Amino acid sequence: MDVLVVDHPLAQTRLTAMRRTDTDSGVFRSSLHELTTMVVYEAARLFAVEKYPIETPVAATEGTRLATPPLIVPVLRAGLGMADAALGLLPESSMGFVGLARDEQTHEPRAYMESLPVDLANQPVLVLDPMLATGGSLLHCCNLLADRGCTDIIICCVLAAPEGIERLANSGLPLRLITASIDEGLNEKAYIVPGLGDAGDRQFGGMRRF
Ligand SMILES: O=P(O)(O)OC[C@H]1O[C@H](OP(=O)(O)OP(=O)(O)O)[C@H](O)[C@@H]1O
Ligand SMILES: O=c1cc[nH]c(=O)[nH]1
Ligand SMILES: [Mg+2]
Repeated sequence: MDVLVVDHPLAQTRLTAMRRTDTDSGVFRSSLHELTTMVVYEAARLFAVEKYPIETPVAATEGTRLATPPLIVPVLRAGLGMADAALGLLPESSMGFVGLARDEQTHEPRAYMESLPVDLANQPVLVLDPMLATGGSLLHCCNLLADRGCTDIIICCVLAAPEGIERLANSGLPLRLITASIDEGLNEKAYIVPGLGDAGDRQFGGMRRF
């Protein structure tokens, strides 16, 4: 699996704001929004483009457009905070949704929502989730996409743990990963270390949905 780390200084300053305990939820959300713009900008290098004829006020020439704009799929809740920035860069894209909540004991994802096109053959997909920890959640999401025929999945994260990267790489799925950092690993509660805590709670508060 190809893995790209976005190590641009401006990406790293936003990531630093997100990591800090004393960052409030408003700054956390705006930092995630800005960082997502940078991560998706880098991810977009992987998109196929095509040329087409255009007219400038001076001459006929060739323009460039995305061959097939990707379907954007945020993984709820935390991926919601990346959705607006991604759609801002890709206004011609459509959006699907997958809702997953990790069980605090088993660390396995529990699915509570799935809103995706039936057929994803010939449709690139851009998956958004700030956190790749054990990899269980993103693996579940990407299996849903592959079951619909998707053969081109690009995942945009903020933090990735080596354990999660290995799990995705060993899945045999057609995945590529863009992240702002590969952290040290997971603690006993399967949180990323040094990490940033719970990306959903830090954006939206600690109240669970259930
Ligand atoms: O790689 P994993 O071990 O599966 O962990 C990562 C998942 O955990 C977080 O979601 P969470 O389950 O906390 O739901 P939330 O976004 O609603 O907070 C995060 O947004 C990922 O989806
Ligand atoms: O560190 C982690 C791991 C899973 N989910 C999060 O939100 N943070
Ligand atoms: Mg959470």
